[in-house]
Amino acid sequence: MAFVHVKPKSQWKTVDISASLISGTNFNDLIELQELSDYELEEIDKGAYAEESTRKKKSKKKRQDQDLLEEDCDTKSEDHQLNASEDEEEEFQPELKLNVKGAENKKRQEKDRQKKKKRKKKQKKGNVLSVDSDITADNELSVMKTNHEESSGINKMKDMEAWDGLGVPDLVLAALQDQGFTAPTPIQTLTIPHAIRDRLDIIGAAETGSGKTLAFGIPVLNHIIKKLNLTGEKVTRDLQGPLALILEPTRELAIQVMKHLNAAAKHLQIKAVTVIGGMSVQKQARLLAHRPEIIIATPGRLWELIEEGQEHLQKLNAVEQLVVDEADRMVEKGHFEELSKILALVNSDEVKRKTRQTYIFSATLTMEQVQPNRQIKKRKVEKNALKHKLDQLVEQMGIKGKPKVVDLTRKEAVVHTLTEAKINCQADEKDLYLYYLLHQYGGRTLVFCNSKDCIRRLVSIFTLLNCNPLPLHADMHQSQRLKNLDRFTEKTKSLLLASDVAARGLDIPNVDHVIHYQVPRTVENYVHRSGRTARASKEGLSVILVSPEDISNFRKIVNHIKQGSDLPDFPMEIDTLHHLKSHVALACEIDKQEHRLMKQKRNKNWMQKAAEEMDIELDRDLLGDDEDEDRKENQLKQQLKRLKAQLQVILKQPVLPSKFSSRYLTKTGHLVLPVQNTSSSAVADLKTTVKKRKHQEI
Ligand SMILES: Nc1ncnc2c1ncn2[C@@H]1O[C@H](COP(=O)(O)OP(=O)(O)OP(=O)(O)O)[C@@H](O)[C@H]1O
Repeated sequence: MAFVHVKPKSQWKTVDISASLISGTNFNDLIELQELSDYELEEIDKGAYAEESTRKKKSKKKRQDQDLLEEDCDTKSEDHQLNASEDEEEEFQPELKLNVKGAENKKRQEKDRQKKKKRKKKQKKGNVLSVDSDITADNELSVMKTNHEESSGINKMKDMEAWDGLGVPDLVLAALQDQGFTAPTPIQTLTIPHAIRDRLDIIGAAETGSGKTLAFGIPVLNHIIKKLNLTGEKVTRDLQGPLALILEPTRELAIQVMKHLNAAAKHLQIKAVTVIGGMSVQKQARLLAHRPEIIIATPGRLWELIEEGQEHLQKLNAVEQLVVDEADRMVEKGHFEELSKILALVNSDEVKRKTRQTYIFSATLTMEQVQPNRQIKKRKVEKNALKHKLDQLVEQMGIKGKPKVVDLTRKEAVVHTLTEAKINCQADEKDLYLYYLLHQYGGRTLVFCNSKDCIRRLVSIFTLLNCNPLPLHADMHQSQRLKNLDRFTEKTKSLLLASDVAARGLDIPNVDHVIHYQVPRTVENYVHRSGRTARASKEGLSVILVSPEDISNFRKIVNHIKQGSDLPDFPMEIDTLHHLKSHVALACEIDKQEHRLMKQKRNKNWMQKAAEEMDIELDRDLLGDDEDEDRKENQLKQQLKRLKAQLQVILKQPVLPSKFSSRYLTKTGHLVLPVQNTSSSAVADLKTTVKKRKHQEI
């Protein structure tokens, strides 16, 4: 039999075919027809064909093996493999090539199914730590090695040398490598070996975004790994309660810490459960029934479930790893009472307490406490109450002997990649300045307010200004809080209006700007709020809006953080600011009227409801003439509609820089509008201005 090879002498060309030609046929999946009009048929000898065929089979097999090794292979590489096999088939195609989508899809689906099956099989083999595992230290090592070789390639761990000597277990190291964490952060370097090797209690303070979660997370995971392996037989943890308890001040933070730990424990079977308010108690009780090794909790809900007698939580005194994160916040009002009770329960077994390892962490742990103005007088009475509470906490946590204290906080308290600035303005100008910043600079902006009312007002105004604000405060339903956080994270240009519930610990990727719409009440809050940007060595900007009423609080912050030297003024384009004034003024007017309308409605409804409940008839004068009222309400609604339409028209008009003249027409007679410089960054603008100002001073 002769073997021929089609050697193209021209390009494959698409053939135009009428839809009617293929309608009613089985060519539903046909997407294109191509022809090759000029080609040569080359005869090839059987031996060479057989050789070629074997080579291809081998390479296909090799690729399949490769698929097996690449557990988490990404779509890109899958695409590449699919393309490769297409090329292969192309060589032996006849003159007409049909690109049949359905066949391709089927092929892809079949391949995916095979891959999934193989991956599942491999995962079963690869999970070295399971609740019922009988793995000894020796065979764990060998399984780990295989696992490592298979999943990451034998040489890949070489990039992780910076972690050498810290005692991080290999399976955790592999997970860190997957996340691209090739080197430990300073707080991790200085705490992990003392926790793992020396089994010391740790008190750690380091700037925001410096990786404190893994500084305690890795030793906690290490302890659990060792504990399970050392047992070497079916683990009887059912009777012992959780192995680790991590206490967090906010629900979001607890969820985030769980995500971080899950990512670090992705090659292990360690169960972590969050016990937090705002979520279903029943669901949490169900999860606790699975007896997780790690519990990450906010004190309120944890205490509630303890009091309800939840079985797994009755063994809290057997906890072997105890973490109080954001410790200085935990000792504040609202948490301390429940925290004290929880700690008393945890420490109720003196023998277990002695072998327990304890971690206390925060970015502002060692910061001298500065009280807000109204508390200064009180401070004389309860002198340094917070410091006292912190000492009390250290005592209550049952810290034994000498803990390892690592304090990496800078004198400035904020991270060095953070650029700070201020805007001096009147209280009623803050909306305008905030709008200016949002208008001029894209990116992800997190705005902090001191009260929920302030957030509600800003949500209304900035929705009218098409800024799509997302609120986040303690009065919101928990699921909505989490949804808004997700939405804020999903988009590259987004706006979150938050209370201090979002100030601590939240690790939202790439927040470009933090704006303090209201000056925070404490220096610590300023540090934590600002710390939501400029995380993990990235740059970030914090701008604080200061009105005359804020001056004294602002001074306190600056004196503490900048040792008296002032923050630079954020540079503004006055013409642009002037132009934006009308937008904000109109939005504020609409908001005011909407608010009035709503209040009227609420009052009326309330009076009617109260009258119904008391079974009395209300005087018409009290409710106002119904017809007259309705007419006024309709008028107001119409007016609001008009104002909103007017605002939308204004918002569509371009904001032109001062030097722009509409007299310059292009050849086509159309006015060319200058392109707004969206690429300029707020940090860059500020740095340039500061440099210029310094130059002028010289
Ligand atoms: N070794 C590392 N290499 C690279 N990135 C890391 C490393 N360790 C942690 N990170 C990342 O750095 C970011 C900040 O870490 P983390 O949230 O633990 O900071 P933090 O110090 O607890 O901050 P805060 O005081 O605000 O709570 C996270 O996105 C985390 O995944």
